[in-house]
Amino acid sequence: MTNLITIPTTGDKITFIDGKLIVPNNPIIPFIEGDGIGVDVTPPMLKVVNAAVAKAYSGDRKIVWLEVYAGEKATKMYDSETWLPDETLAILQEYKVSIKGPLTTPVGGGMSSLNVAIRQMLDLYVCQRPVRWFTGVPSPVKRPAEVDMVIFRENTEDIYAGIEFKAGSDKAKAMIDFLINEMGASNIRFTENCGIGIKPVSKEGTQRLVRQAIQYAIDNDKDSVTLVHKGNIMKFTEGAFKEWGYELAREEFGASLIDGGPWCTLKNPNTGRDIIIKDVIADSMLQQILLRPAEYSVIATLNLNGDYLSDALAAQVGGIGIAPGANLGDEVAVFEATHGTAPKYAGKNKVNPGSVILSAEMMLRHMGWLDAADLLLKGMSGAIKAKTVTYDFERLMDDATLVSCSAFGDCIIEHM
Ligand SMILES: NC(=O)C1=CN([C@@H]2O[C@H](COP(=O)(O)OP(=O)(O)OC[C@H]3O[C@@H](n4cnc5c(N)ncnc54)[C@H](OP(=O)(O)O)[C@@H]3O)[C@@H](O)[C@H]2O)C=CC1
Ligand SMILES: O=C(O)CCC(=O)C(=O)O
Ligand SMILES: [Mg+2]
Repeated sequence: MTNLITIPTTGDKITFIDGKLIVPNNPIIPFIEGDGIGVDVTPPMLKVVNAAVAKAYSGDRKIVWLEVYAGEKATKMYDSETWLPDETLAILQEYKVSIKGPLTTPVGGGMSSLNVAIRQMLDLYVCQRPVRWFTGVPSPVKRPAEVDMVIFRENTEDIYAGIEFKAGSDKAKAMIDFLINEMGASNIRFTENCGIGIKPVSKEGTQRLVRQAIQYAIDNDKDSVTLVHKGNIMKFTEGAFKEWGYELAREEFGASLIDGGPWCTLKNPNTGRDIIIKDVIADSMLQQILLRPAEYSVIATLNLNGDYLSDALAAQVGGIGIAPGANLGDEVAVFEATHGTAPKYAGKNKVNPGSVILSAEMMLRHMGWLDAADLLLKGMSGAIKAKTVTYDFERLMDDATLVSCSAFGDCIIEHM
């Protein structure tokens, strides 16, 4: 395949040595602009991050950005079939920390989603999505400040893995024959025109995710980790997720049962405070987050539940226009907005760039550049308090000033 990516002649690689991320003062950080509103939100993100870094470190530190291609832009640059070039994946792997805009999934292509493909190919098994309220953000609920949760969504398995067979295809027919004749399945309601989806959920995949969630609760002094699942119906996938999660809490973190279990508790080794490990069934969780959000802190869940929960929770604190996220593996991290490509707004300089900007804030924190991350947050809070906001907030706020996507980025910089 053609190589179209130009590696900068300045800057140094971020490396991972002896379990630690080593970040030079001039790190090369790859970014994918993204499809749809990617052209709108990514340039302000780069500008805001550069401004925060310049202000925090007075020129001693500077990011050297490296554009890499995926999605529609890749099909224009390489060829119409190339949505995810090999060199893009290789660079995301090699440079350790990167950030991306939203990507469209090719219709009828060989993969269920480019985003899912990136997560699977780089084994970014944690999708971490913090949800908190910024003072002044319009919300549909009465007490948005009570929402302060961090979702740990398993990012490589579940029905999201993309193992599906189209109704009527030879493969679907073969699967149905196999299920009926070899596996004794008697509950496929209509066998003729029936699509099949497979939901892999493993002990290893579950426990590495739950391990990160509990470790996060320890490191950040959180008081609970909630396993969210639909184990009453899907016993050997979602139910097993719950069991394996509890087992890990007991066996690796020394949690002890509360009143005979299955809830259990462990002492935070850093603070001595209790961390409760509990579980909630997924449908019930969707009402709990609305009615009793203060009772939840860290959430560990499967891929599809996490997808639903993260958009629902984002809505409670102002919408997916400001909901950030990170895809994390053991060495590699790719930060990305929670929202998609919002095609109807593409190129209109209208949408909220807050989601990818707050994803960049997570990235700066991941790199240990805390002063720059704090400045970025200060700028975001300041712009919102001043009521200079994009259409999504302006339509719900009294006396707000409507600004464009790029102008909101500039407002953040003014308030740093
Ligand atoms: N990680 C990724 O790259 C993701 C990619 N996708 C892909 O994106 C495409 C479109 O998906 P769709 O379901 O429409 O979801 P989107 O998230 O793209 O958009 C849904 C709605 O959310 C609101 N919204 C989204 N982004 C913003 C923003 N930055 N600022 C303000 N409001 C925003 C808009 O609401 P309103 O109309 O009320 O203004 C928009 O119409 C699909 O191909 C999907 O697969 C989806 C999710 C994640
Ligand atoms: O990859 C996609 O198209 C959708 C992914 C998604 O909705 C998410 O990760 O939240
Ligand atoms: Mg989603």
